[in-house]
Amino acid sequence: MTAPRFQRILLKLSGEVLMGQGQFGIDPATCDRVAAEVKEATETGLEVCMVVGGGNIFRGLAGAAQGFDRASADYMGMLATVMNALAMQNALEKVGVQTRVQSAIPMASVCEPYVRRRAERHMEKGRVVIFAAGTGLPFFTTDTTAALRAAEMNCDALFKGTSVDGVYDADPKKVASATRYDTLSYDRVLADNLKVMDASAVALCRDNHIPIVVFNIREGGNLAAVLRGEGTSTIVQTQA
Ligand SMILES: Nc1ncnc2c1ncn2[C@@H]1O[C@H](COP(=O)(O)OP(=O)(O)OP(=O)(O)O)[C@@H](O)[C@H]1O
Ligand SMILES: O=c1ccn([C@@H]2O[C@H](COP(=O)(O)O)[C@@H](O)[C@H]2O)c(=O)[nH]1
Repeated sequence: MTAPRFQRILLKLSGEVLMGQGQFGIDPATCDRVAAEVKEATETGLEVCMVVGGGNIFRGLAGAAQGFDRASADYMGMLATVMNALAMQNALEKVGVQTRVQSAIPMASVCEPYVRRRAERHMEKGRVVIFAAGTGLPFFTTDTTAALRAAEMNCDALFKGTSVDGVYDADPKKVASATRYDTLSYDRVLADNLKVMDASAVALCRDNHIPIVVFNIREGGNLAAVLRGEGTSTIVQTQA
């Protein structure tokens, strides 16, 4: 892989992607494949931290729709992200990548608590830090967590690895004729209510000048390609 365009990135990994071909839960082969791609990226000298979603296990909104109290359901969703973080930690360490999981909900016997300065030190030492349990607060999402941690860790970009290859003018899973953007502004995403990422995450990135790169991480080799500025993706940034 050639030299990276960025020094430090935050990779947001959709929980849904970790299901692989399944309908629920964690597919170890998918974790291994993503881990190999993250390893390849770190070998270029790129510093990587990660936020993992929980949609493959539990989403608070879906739980609330089934009758759970919303805040309790959101805590369940946050705990789901801890499982995914541990799965990715395991996969990364199997291929020799040093990692630390830091949880926004302290759970001392499972992983470190989130401490920004400590996370910073881990990254300086070349470790991949995986931020678990979202923000630790209900009514938020892991997209917002990703934007928040990207700002806190002074990341050059937020890479959203998901199951679509960019931002479309409508949800491509619902509208077959939807058209993908190569680039667009934060304000356009917000004004057109494009749902690939929630509005608070987009606004946080806009206010902190963090470009968002949305790409399909289900496709092998795509992380390396988008890091090189190739492959298919959408870049959300301030437009000239
Ligand atoms: N305008 C749009 N452009 C692209 N994707 C869109 C758009 N509107 C809605 N989506 C949907 O957004 C989803 C991307 O979010 P993703 O599945 O990564 O969810 P998440 O909440 O970030 O992660 P998780 O899977 O952990 O819940 C895609 O599945 C896609 O169908
Ligand atoms: O800060 C946060 C982050 C997440 N949640 C809950 O976790 C699930 C899973 O996260 P996704 O972003 O949907 O993958 C989410 O649905 C929320 O219920 C949270 O409450 N606070």
